[in-house]
Amino acid sequence: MTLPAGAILAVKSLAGAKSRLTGWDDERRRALVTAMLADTIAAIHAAGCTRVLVISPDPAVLEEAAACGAAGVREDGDGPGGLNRAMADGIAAARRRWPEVRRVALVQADLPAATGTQLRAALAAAAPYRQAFVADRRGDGTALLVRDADLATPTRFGPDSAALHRRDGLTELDPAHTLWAGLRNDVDTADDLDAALELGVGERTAAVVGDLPGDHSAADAGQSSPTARRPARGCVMIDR
Ligand SMILES: Nc1nc2c(ncn2[C@@H]2O[C@H](COP(=O)(O)OP(=O)(O)OP(=O)(O)O)[C@@H](O)[C@H]2O)c(=O)[nH]1
Ligand SMILES: C=C(OP(=O)(O)O)C(=O)O
Repeated sequence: MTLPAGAILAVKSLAGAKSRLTGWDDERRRALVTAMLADTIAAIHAAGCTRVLVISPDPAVLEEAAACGAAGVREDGDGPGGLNRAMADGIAAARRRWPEVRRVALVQADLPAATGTQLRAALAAAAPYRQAFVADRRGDGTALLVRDADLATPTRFGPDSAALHRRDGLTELDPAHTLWAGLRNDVDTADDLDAALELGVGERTAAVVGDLPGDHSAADAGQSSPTARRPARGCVMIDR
């Protein structure tokens, strides 16, 4: 039996977000952050998880979350404790909002290539464990952490979080890293974005990257699925 789960995502102020993404002007960088959030939420929904909560100090992020059907929690600011404090506060807020929740999935908000199928499989693989995680594509970060909602121990998101989560005794899912390439592909740098585009990204991210709002090339190309559109730069939008 799958226990009722909630998904939590944390996003810092857009002004300071994705500072390693060089070569992007401020407006497009902000648009990319919210687009990746939207695509990640779409993948979570496609995995069958309907209780999704975003914690952020930024009203524009919370507006995006609401438009995607997620709950929003306003953080006071990018204060001390950063992401791990935000995740702890997000878990507490999710438990207040959805008291039936027994499991929480802490999902990075920059996974535009993740699919519902991958997330569903990872959540199922995590089910036997109190705490389990999926490392990112480089193996040093954490893309997804699943745990019992009532656990009080802090998370270790941040630099080298995968090593810290391993050291704390969390179970690493698919340690050989053969599965779930899209789920593992968090986007911090231009290289990460290129890797995600190779795999295929959600339509919001594809639109920002390709500047293709309202593109109808699928119909022109005779393709059957709107998610198979091929926008500029050759990136392929994934079929969720
Ligand atoms: N709500 C909240 N989210 C945070 C905080 N710190 C980091 N995050 C989010 O956690 C994820 C990873 O954080 P970072 O790698 O520090 O930031 P980033 O914006 O992804 O990239 P850089 O600016 O290049 O470090 C991103 O989704 C951030 O927006 C925080 O203090 N509060
Ligand atoms: C916060 C993390 O990732 P990144 O800094 O790569 O976004 C992490 O992997 O724990």
